[in-house]
Amino acid sequence: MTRRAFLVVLDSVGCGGAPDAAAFGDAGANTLGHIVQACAAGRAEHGRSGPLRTPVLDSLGLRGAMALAAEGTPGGAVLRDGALWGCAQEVSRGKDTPSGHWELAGVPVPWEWHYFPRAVPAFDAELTALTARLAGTDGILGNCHASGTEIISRLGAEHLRSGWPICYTSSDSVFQIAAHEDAFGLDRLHRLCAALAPVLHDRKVGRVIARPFRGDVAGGFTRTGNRHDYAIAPPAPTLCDWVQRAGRRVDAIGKIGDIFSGQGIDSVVTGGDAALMDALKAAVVAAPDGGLTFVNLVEFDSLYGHRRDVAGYARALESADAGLGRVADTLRPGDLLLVTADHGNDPTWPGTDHTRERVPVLGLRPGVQGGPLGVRAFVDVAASVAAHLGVPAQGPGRSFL
Ligand SMILES: O=P(O)(O)O[C@H]1O[C@H](CO)[C@@H](O)[C@H]1O
Ligand SMILES: [Mn+2]
Ligand SMILES: [Mn+2]
Repeated sequence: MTRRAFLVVLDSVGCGGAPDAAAFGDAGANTLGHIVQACAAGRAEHGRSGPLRTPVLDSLGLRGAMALAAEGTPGGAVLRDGALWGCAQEVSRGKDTPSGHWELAGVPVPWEWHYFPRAVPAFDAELTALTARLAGTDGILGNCHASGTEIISRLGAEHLRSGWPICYTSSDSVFQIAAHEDAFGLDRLHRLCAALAPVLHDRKVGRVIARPFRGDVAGGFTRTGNRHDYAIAPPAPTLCDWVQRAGRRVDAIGKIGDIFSGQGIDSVVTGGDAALMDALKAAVVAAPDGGLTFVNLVEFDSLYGHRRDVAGYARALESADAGLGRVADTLRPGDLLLVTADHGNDPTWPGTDHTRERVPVLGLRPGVQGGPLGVRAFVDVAASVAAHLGVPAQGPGRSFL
């Protein structure tokens, strides 16, 4: 029998209940729980209507996972044969994408990330001067915590006038640079970020992110798809390396390549979530025996969670659910599908940042007995994928299979 694994991270689709949420100012945050409530109360009607409809995720045990994570009431969905459901909680100190993914891939983050203070200026004089020098400008704009869409509408005009890059951060360990693709130059922005990355990585800043945008004062400014993350490399070999070193293929779909700095990855497909879901459907048909397909769908987070758009988030969940239905129906005996998340981003929560939450862990193995997984560690996801594929696991995880 062939053995393949499909690991799908729904970026930011948390389910509340993290025991350490209060330490992050997130006690009570619950991305899925609050979206379900808002839909049921008719508060998420924009472009959709009624209760949140996720029949496929429900058939994998989503409602049970939500109840387990945040002590809610389990829904009455009929589970598919072979469904595995539970939730997981993170130990890394960051509620960011790299921390979540590395830990899901078996490697908790051993260091404290550097975060920039919620002050103006957010960046010290040395970093500010270095950025301006590398950009070839007399200064930088922003220098604060901000939401990326808000800051380009606020400072886009000044950026076009002065040519200075717009630098900002968030509650994540990130240094983000927004610049106009034509006026500043896309290549120049990417080179600037690449030059700054090693300096910031030395300071344990997780990512330098290029945030190109286009547009003008009259029509407004919009970010383009040419975002690029310059991420610090994981501190130890991850699931991707374990699988690759065992001579197997690791195919990345979405941001996975960036998140793991390309380590342990054989191929990368990027694009919007709809295209990525198509790539996943194609992978379920074509992935080789023994291989891992590792997927990140980011739009829940980037388009809806950070923008606090509840209806948009609900629509994205409903559309991913439909795609996952095709995937689940196409799986073959010997396949493992795992669907999980890297952190929360509750669209009903104050602010625009991620939220510390437990995440659902939903699995499907056609033809194999399923059941509840309980509350697991993030690292158990990696251990389980490794066990399924029959490759040696490293690190602290325990397989739940
Ligand atoms: O508001 P935007 O620019 O989307 O930034 C968000 O995206 C960053 C990286 O994914 C996060 O740290 C968050 O701040
Ligand atoms: Mn994320
Ligand atoms: Mn995010």
